[in-house]
Amino acid sequence: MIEVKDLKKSFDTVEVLKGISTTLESGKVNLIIGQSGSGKTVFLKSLLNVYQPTSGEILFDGRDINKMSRDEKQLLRSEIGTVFQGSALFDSMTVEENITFPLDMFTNLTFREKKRRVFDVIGRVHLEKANRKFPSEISGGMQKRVAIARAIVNNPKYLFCDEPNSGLDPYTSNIIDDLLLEITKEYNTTTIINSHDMNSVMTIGEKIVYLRLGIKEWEGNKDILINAGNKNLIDFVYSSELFKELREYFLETNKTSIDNIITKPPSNEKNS
Ligand SMILES: Nc1ncnc2c1ncn2[C@@H]1O[C@H](COP(=O)(O)OP(=O)(O)OP(=O)(O)O)[C@@H](O)[C@H]1O
Repeated sequence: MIEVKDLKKSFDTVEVLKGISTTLESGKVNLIIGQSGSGKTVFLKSLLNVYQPTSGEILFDGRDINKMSRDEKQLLRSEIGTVFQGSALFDSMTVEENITFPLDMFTNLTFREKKRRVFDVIGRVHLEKANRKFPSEISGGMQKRVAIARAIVNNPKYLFCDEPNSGLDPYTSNIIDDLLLEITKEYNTTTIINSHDMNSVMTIGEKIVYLRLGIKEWEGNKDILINAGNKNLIDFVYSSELFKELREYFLETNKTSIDNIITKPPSNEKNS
């Protein structure tokens, strides 16, 4: 669990985050949503200590990041997995080597132990047949799964994903969403995802934090989103005609979640 208390971040005289308080829960997918420029990336980078907050507190399971010693910060870093936009894989390394990289960096595991862990997560993201390939030889969806495998290979407590679906088609995005949800449950991670993808919001948004102009305007989950009273949020989430109609359908039929009406693709279709 990550508790954020009155987090503020300014660059020079411009205040980008204007006092955000929220709790990002463990074993849940926590989505940070909001218009472009609302402060999502600055929020994520402040949690990751890439940016030093101007004020406020960030507690990782009770541990205040601003009061940590160097060693404690190093330990925290080893507990965090990240999936960045564009996957950020090493082009000259195979899938297996990419996934092994954090173990080489952060652990003293033996060769055999590393092989075992890498083998496990490769299976977990269904990439058994691609382990000797290079990133340029696999699809964007597969690259994203390599990035996820690399992020979870060190059993992180906290998993940060910045726009994990960017550049992916809707079908592959669904597979990535399902994978992130499954991993969150299996490993009980506190998963934080910056997202623009309204499909993700409605399918895996177990906790949703809506930012607007650096302020948290609303928080809740996908099931109460439909009845949210915040007009900015409703206009943002249901901005497309399709989603507007879907909302009307939800309201007319008293359904609260997309889970009730969507049939998922068979789970053996994992090759995207
Ligand atoms: N390093 C920086 N220095 C100065 N201003 C910054 C910096 N990083 C972000 N900003 C400003 O902070 C505001 C919020 O930016 P941020 O990147 O967090 O938005 P976002 O919600 O992630 O947008 P998007 O969805 O387009 O990625 C913007 O006005 C941006 O110009």
